[in-house]
Amino acid sequence: DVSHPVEAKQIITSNTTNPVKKKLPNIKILATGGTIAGTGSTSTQTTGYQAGVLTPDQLIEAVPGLKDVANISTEQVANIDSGTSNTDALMVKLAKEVHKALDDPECDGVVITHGTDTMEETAYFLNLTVHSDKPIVLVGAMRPSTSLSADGPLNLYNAVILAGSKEARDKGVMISMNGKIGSASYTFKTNTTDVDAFDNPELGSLGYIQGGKPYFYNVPTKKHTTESDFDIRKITEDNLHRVDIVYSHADDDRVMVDAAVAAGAKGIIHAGTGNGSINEKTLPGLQDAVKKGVVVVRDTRVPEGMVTHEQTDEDNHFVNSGNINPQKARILLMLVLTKTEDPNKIQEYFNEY
Ligand SMILES: NC(=O)C[C@H](N)C(=O)O
Repeated sequence: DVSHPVEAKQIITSNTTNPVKKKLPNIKILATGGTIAGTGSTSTQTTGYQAGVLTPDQLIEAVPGLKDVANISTEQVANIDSGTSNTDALMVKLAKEVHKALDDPECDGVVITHGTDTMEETAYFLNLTVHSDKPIVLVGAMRPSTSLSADGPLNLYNAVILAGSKEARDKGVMISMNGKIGSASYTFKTNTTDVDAFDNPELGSLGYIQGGKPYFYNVPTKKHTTESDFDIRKITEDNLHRVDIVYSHADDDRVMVDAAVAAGAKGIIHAGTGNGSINEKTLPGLQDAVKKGVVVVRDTRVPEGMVTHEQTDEDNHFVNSGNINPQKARILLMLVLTKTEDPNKIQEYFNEY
């Protein structure tokens, strides 16, 4: 067009640099701290560094290309080391923030940056209380941001891609670490320091993220998010009762159980040996706890396999945990106790989640 040479040039330029302009997903990053936001004093310091230092904007700046895959908005919900400072109150606050973010019709998914130490607990809490089929992804790092080969930037890039993908819808809350997509129902921390620190060795992952694309191979079969009986809009931190975990060992006795009851626990998760075995010296403590109205869940300290139902559970009014580990069982029991104290009904929840 001779009469509009400048306009014509602009159209051609924009078409060449951006041939097919794709609509980018809108992703909200809720930052809570952890090693992904941590800093050390040298590039070789990979332990003893400070977690929860960087702001969300600093996290994003470290990821080249992130702005090309999503429109990002951020919010700092906390900036803590999740191993030393995570609380049930913070999980409640975070779940309400996630719900608020996803209620916005413009928001396509949420990424939560989180310390890895208690990531599986926060993930499971969100999985059971946030009602949305939009992707909710937790991500962290095993090396601080200042470290050689820091894993945070690529983990964050993958998490944003996952949260913005259609395939990730209605998969429940996910943990995205080291190129793997884990379900909050199954995944737990399996290594203290390796970058490959999250897995469920027996049940596996939902899939992988490779070359900026998610690939799903499994779906979670346990109840989560949209079909959950628990709803963060109806839960406050004051609704949650104290639930303690008591870890068993050879020559165990009832001292720790009695301590939990004395501390006011409404529930005890017994991390027993093997298939949820209880030491004969501990058993009377747990039976007395039940008589005082405490709910006892028979779980295991063994990372794989499930704790199966036994006739003695009915006689003792104990609940068997199924496949979830003690730290996830604590979250589930806290939520279930907002609904019922009847061990038979509680057993049904433990069978479903
Ligand atoms: N890798 C990590 O994020 C560990 C850290 N202590 C945390 O959970 O906050």
